[in-house]
Amino acid sequence: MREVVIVKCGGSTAEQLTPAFFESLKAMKDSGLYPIVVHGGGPAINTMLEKLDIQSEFVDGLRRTTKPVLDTAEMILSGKMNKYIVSEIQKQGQKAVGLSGVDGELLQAECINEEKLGLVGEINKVETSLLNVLMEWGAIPVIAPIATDESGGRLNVNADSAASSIATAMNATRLLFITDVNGIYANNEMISQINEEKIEELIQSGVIYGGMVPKVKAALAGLKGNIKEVVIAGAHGERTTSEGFIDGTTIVKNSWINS
Ligand SMILES: Nc1ncnc2c1ncn2[C@@H]1O[C@H](COP(=O)(O)OP(=O)(O)O)[C@@H](O)[C@H]1O
Ligand SMILES: CC(=O)N[C@@H](CCC(=O)OP(=O)(O)O)C(=O)O
Repeated sequence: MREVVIVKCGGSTAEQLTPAFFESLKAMKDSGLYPIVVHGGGPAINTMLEKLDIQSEFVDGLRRTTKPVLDTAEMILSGKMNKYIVSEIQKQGQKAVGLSGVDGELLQAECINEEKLGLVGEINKVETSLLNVLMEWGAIPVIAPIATDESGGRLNVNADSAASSIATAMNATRLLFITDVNGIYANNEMISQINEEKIEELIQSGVIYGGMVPKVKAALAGLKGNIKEVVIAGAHGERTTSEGFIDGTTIVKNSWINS
């Protein structure tokens, strides 16, 4: 059975992705796994929106997306971020193909709530055969989270939720969120393992806030699929296994631990 690993790379880490991160993708491939990279680009989108003097705001962790905001997000995600990651992987001597959810209708989505969020989508179908073709060719697919809707329009999708939808559709066994912190922290200490109940408690008490909220929600959604393990880790995690996995906070199903 082919083991697919989804590696979501946060926009917060984009400027700081080290050779170690790209080596970890190579290590995954060398050990027979099939990594797929899904990336964000939130901070770079913010910078470009400011430069262009386009207003945007976040509602429940999602960017309210008008048409000019969508055009800017697509320019940064499908252009700058996607090609940066593809070229860095290629520098490692690996094959990589970058695409957004628009290409080959890879990510199909429906608008969540146009009045509240504008052009923001939730994925309802992934064209998995396209990813299979690329992986058969030996490439690491690198995916930007812009999706297409049923009338061929484009929608902005949160990258954490895109990663989780792709993980479920591809029957992935592992989902890894690489971000700018080494894991989930509480009382200045990193939590090594956490379940849904404890996550809810930490959201309620405000210990988990901001961009970490959609991330843990996407992680929990991922656990409902075939996935054995969801990990939130830093690009500079303290320990990387021979298979290329970086240490961080492991999110487990409620029944797996007693807390
Ligand atoms: N309990 C927590 N532990 C660690 N980070 C947290 C926590 N709660 C909120 N955060 C914030 O979440 C951020 C990561 O989310 P985000 O900025 O959206 O990253 P990305 O761009 O990688 O998706 C961290 O930089 C931190 O500020
Ligand atoms: C709808 C929505 O919020 N889309 C995100 C897509 C990029 C993203 O998710 O990037 P990070 O992983 O860096 O957060 C946005 O426009 O910022």
